[in-house]
Order: sequence, then C-alpha cells, then structure tokens
Amino acid sequence: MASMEEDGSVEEKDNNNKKRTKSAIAVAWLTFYNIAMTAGWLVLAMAMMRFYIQKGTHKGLYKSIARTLKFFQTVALVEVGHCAIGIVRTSVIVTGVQVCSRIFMVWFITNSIKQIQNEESVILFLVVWTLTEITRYSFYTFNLLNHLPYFIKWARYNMFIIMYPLGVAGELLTIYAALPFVRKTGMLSMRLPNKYNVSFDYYYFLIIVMLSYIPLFPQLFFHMLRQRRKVLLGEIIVEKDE
Ligand SMILES: CCCCCCCCCCCCC[C@@H](O)CC(=O)SCCNC(=O)CCNC(=O)[C@H](O)C(C)(C)COP(=O)(O)OP(=O)(O)OC[C@H]1O[C@@H](n2cnc3c(N)ncnc32)[C@H](O)[C@@H]1OP(=O)(O)O
Repeated sequence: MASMEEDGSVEEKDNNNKKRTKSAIAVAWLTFYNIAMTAGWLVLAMAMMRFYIQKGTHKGLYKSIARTLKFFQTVALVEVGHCAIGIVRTSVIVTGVQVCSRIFMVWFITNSIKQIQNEESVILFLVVWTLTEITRYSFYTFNLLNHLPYFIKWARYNMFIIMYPLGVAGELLTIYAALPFVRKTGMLSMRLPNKYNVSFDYYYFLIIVMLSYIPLFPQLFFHMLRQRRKVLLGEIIVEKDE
C-alpha cells in the first residue's frame, strides 16, 4: 500500500515535472520570440527615423523598409499558433483577425500596389504599428521575466485608445487610395469567361474588406478595453467560451 502510494506520488511528481518542463520550454520560447520581435520593430523604427532625417521626406520610405516590415509582420503568424496550442491565453479568433488583417495590408495592398507606397496614410499606419509593437512585445518580454516597469504596462493598456483608431484610419485610407489602381489594372481579378468558370473582382473585394472593419474593429477595441480593466484596474472578467 505504502509502496503504491509512493508510486502514485512519484507518478504525480513526474507529471508535475513534465508540466513544469513544458511550461519552462514555452516560457523560454516566448521570451526569445518577444525579444526578437521587440528588436525587429526597434530596427524598423530606427530605419524609418534615419530615412526621414537623411532624406527629409517620406517618399521612398516604405520601399527602404519593405523587406524588414514584411519579415517581422509575417512572422507574427506564429502568434496564432501560440493561441492554438494554448501557450498564451488569448483567443485564436481575436489574434487571427489582428494578424491576418495586417498581413493582408502589407502583402496584398502596400506591397502589391507600388503607386500607393508614398501615400501619407502608409506612413501613418507604419508609425502607429511600430510604436504599438515595440510597446506590446517589450511588455510581454518584461512580464515573462517578472520585471515589468509600470510605464510599459501603462503604455500597453493606454496607447491603443489613440493608436487603434489612428492605425485603422491609416489602413482604410490606404485601401481607399488603392481602389482606382485596382479598378484600372484589374489586378488579382478573374473575369469570365475563363477555364475555371469563376469570377472574382478584387476591387469589390477591397470594398468588402473596408466594410468588414465596421463589425470587426470594435470587437478588437473592446477586447483591449476589457484587458485594460483587468490588468490596470484589477477587475475580474468572466471570459466567454470561444
Ligand atoms: C483576408 C483579409 C482580412 C481582412 C480583415 C479586415 C478586418 C480587420 C479589422 C481589424 C482592424 C485591425 C487594425 C489594426 O491592424 C490596427 C492596429 O493595430 S493599429 C495599432 C494599435 N494596435 C494595437 O494596440 C494592437 C492591440 N492588439 C493586440 O495587442 C493583440 O493583437 C490582441 C490579440 C488584439 C490582444 O492581445 P491579447 O489578448 O494577447 O491581450 P494581452 O496583451 O492583454 O495578453 C493576454 C494574455 O496573453 C499573454 N500573451 C499574449 N501574447 C503573448 C506573447 N507573445 N508572449 C507572452 N505572453 C503573451 C499575455 O501576457 C496575457 O497573459 P495573462 O492573461 O496570463 O496575463
């Protein structure tokens, strides 16, 4: 009996150790990931500042940082995986919408339509994303290391109140500026007749994307407001199942 109890406790200890090892691996990975992403967005911030100081204009800025931006924004897809495997307590849907809309902005709008790359709206969302991500990833990093300075926590849960609407404005104005070029060139569209018998009009697709901000953006914004109340004001929030 005693030996069974001992066996049981050994098994339990083993399971606990496994859990601890797994979470230690997760913490190590997340710490590495967040440090790399903070560094990436800092590099982008410095490249943008250097470009503007040297050239005195925003024209050509997007082209000069495009590769770095595409790399770090695309890598953020990993975050959907973090949620899916449960190593961070965030909804896959909320993260998916946030990350996919950014990737769409980068690859299918700004990168694909050269004529809009010098629009002021592009600079607006680039600056807003960069400030947001430096704050967000450094928040996660310091939080994981249990050394979170209050001003980073404060910035993480207050900046979005201004940054989210500004970022959305930059994104929507950029898509709007792209519409005439998309209509004129018929890019990424499929007209009938074709061998697949399928028709797709990227112009109307972009209009649908713009309209989808109306229901989706408030959900992200209110999610952040709830997080803000939870973290800064200590409110207990009962999460609904996904
Ligand atoms: C195919 C075409 C699609 C087109 C769709 C078009 C519709 C688009 C509508 C949407 C528009 C979005 C526009 C947007 O791009 C504009 C901007 O971004 S503007 C700049 C302002 N933006 C922000 O402030 C971004 C805010 N968003 C986020 O922070 C996240 O993306 C979000 C998922 C929304 C929220 O994050 P989360 O729920 O994770 O909140 P917390 O930060 O409070 O964290 C919760 C817990 O998870 C832990 N966590 C999360 N990630 C990590 C990580 N990487 N490392 C470590 N830990 C992490 C975090 O610590 C919390 O843990 P705990 O609760 O235990 O404390």
